[in-house]
Amino acid sequence: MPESGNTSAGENIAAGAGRESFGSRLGRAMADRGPLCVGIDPHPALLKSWGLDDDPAGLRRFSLTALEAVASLAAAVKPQVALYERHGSAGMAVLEEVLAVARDEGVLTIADAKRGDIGSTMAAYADAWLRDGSALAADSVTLSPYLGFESLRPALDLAAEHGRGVFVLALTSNPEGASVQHVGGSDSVARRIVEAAAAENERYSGPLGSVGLVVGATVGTALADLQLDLGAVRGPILAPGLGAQGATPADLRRTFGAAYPQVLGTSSRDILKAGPGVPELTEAAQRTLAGLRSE
Ligand SMILES: O=C(O)c1cc(=O)[nH]c(=O)n1[C@@H]1O[C@H](COP(=O)(O)O)[C@@H](O)[C@H]1O
Repeated sequence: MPESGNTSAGENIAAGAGRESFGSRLGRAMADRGPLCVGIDPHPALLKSWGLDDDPAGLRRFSLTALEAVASLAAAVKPQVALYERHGSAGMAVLEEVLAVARDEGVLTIADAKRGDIGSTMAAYADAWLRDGSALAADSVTLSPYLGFESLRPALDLAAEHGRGVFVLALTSNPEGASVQHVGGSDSVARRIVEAAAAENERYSGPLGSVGLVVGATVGTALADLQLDLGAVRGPILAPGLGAQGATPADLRRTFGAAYPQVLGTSSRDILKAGPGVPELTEAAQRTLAGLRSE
């Protein structure tokens, strides 16, 4: 059971809590299954192409079909929260079910919520996504650090206490991201995030800490240009941008170089467009996984 009480960076909370950390669980899943996360993004256009209505019943059928197809082969699945939120409370109930089914199926979850707020509000977001017993509890959640990395403290600490993890945006896959994240050149905004994540992972033992970063598969030479060393982070790197945003597995290897073993490639639309058939979805995910594994 998790320990309660305040925590601070530097403590080995994962070990202290007597439960396996998220970083360790994800590392094991990546070693066993390979470095693929499948995004579950029920876009209206995809629902339509699957012959489903853009309503909570369609959303549920879409999500559970995608899960059925990939739960035994992906290291993680990443439901995109916005696409559940747009259906209101019924959509969020579907998301709760998706997270519960993924847990039962034994696949790790990354709730793609991109939360970030002042600390007191952040504590409520952490409570929603990272607390044992919360209806929306996932294995990890994506966070936005643009109110300051330290504003994420409640989520960093609750994740550590409960054996869960976070992925903090560092270099996003969209072209507009550079206008904020590259500012500062060799002392860039992105560098501050990378260094803060590295410091945070010192509280974890083992090869991978539980504080991951998001770095797009599409960022090209940005890591070299900004002189960023992702190996020093000792955390998982979630890399979106494969397929629908134009990046290939070969781009991923080129972009991340020596840090590639930490990289969890994630693809949503490029796999989901193969539906609604479960075998076709499984095959599309297997194809992406094979690309990520090949030398
Ligand atoms: O945090 C994310 O997952 C994320 C960060 C980022 O920099 N870029 C990015 O595309 N994403 C998410 O990853 C998914 C990408 O979807 P596809 O482009 O369809 O593979 C979407 O749910 C995005 O919100």
